Amino acid sequence: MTSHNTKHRIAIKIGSNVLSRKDGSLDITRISALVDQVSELRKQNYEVVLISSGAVAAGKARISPKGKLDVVSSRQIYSAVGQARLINQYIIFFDNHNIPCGQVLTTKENFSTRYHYLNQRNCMSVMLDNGIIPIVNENDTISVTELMFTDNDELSGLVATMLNCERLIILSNIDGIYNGNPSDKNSQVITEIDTQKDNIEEYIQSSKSSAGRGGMQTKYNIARKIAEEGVEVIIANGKRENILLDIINNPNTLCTRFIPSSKPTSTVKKWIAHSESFSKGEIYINEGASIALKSDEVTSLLPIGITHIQGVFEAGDIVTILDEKGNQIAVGCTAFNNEEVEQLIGKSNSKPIVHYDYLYID
Ligand SMILES: Nc1ncnc2c1ncn2[C@@H]1O[C@H](COP(=O)(O)OP(=O)(O)O)[C@@H](O)[C@H]1O
Ligand SMILES: N[C@@H](CCC(=O)OP(=O)(O)O)C(=O)O
Repeated sequence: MTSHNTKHRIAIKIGSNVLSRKDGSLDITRISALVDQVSELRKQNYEVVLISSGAVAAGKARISPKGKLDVVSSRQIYSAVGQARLINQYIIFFDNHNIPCGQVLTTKENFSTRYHYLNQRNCMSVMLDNGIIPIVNENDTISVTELMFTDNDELSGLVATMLNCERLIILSNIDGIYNGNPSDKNSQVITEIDTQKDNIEEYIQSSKSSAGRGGMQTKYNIARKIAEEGVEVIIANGKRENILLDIINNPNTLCTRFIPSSKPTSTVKKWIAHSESFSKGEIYINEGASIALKSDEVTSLLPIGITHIQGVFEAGDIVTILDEKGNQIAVGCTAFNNEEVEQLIGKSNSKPIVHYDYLYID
């Protein structure tokens, strides 16, 4: 049982398959049961942010478009119809517990600059501070292909680190990550993963559930990254009765748990860690600089270690840092624009191009 004095902030991501029945219809009973558990968690001093998929699935179950639609159009109309229906159910069930909840629809672009990121953080923090449960989903009606999140697992990781959650629970339709094909009776759930030691990549199958977008691969990638940023990640079966309360209160609950790193990561570094896709340029560095950045020492990127750069960027933009062979080793926020960096390449006694505080080593 958890202490009833300190507030514990947690993020819970609910996959499409948890919320839909076999015939594709919205599983109202499941939503109601999950809301009951969240309400109970609040009594146990948990602050909860929900990241809920299910808009497209809920829309598909409700409408049949006239004729054949392209992928983007169908996602748009299904999510427009489905998101409204989904949030409506959450409101009805949370109202029964007298808990206010609110809808946060977002896009990857809303995390692209530090300003946007802080704006998103403020929105969700102020909701939590006022006892309101944020129910977050990607805004599928306006997200276009190249600017989409891989899936809501990626979004949930971003939200969990951004809000300094101590735990991220990813609910899917499976008990955790299996050490083989989940349909093979010899496979078992891997109960604990230490990202410093264990690499379980070989067990991840490309298969995914009927309504899922990214499959287990994105869950694994995100869970690793988030655990390394100090957040405990749990992958569990959202279809199981009382799963949320069991995860919190019963250590023997079947699930996969990623052990969080004990090294603290600053909020700026967390933002940078998730901003790789917004990189405006590449900075190539020599072997010495590459060894220095990868070491355990606190090291900033100095111009003396830079061999060449690519791209047009401003001070404050995200840049990717690569070694001589072109392997990415870090992402950072540059202190100079590309023209200034060109002038500084190879010089000693200059200010860092990327300060350690703004550097995320892969
Ligand atoms: N090693 C594995 N262990 C468990 N599930 C796996 C594994 N490899 C692939 N999967 C697949 O990943 C699916 C869960 O991902 P996904 O379909 O995206 O779910 P969600 O909709 O909850 O995000 C499982 O139903 C399973 O088919
Ligand atoms: N934004 C989409 C969710 C897409 C997605 O990531 O789905 P899932 O893999 O089930 O978490 C929706 O609400 O339908």
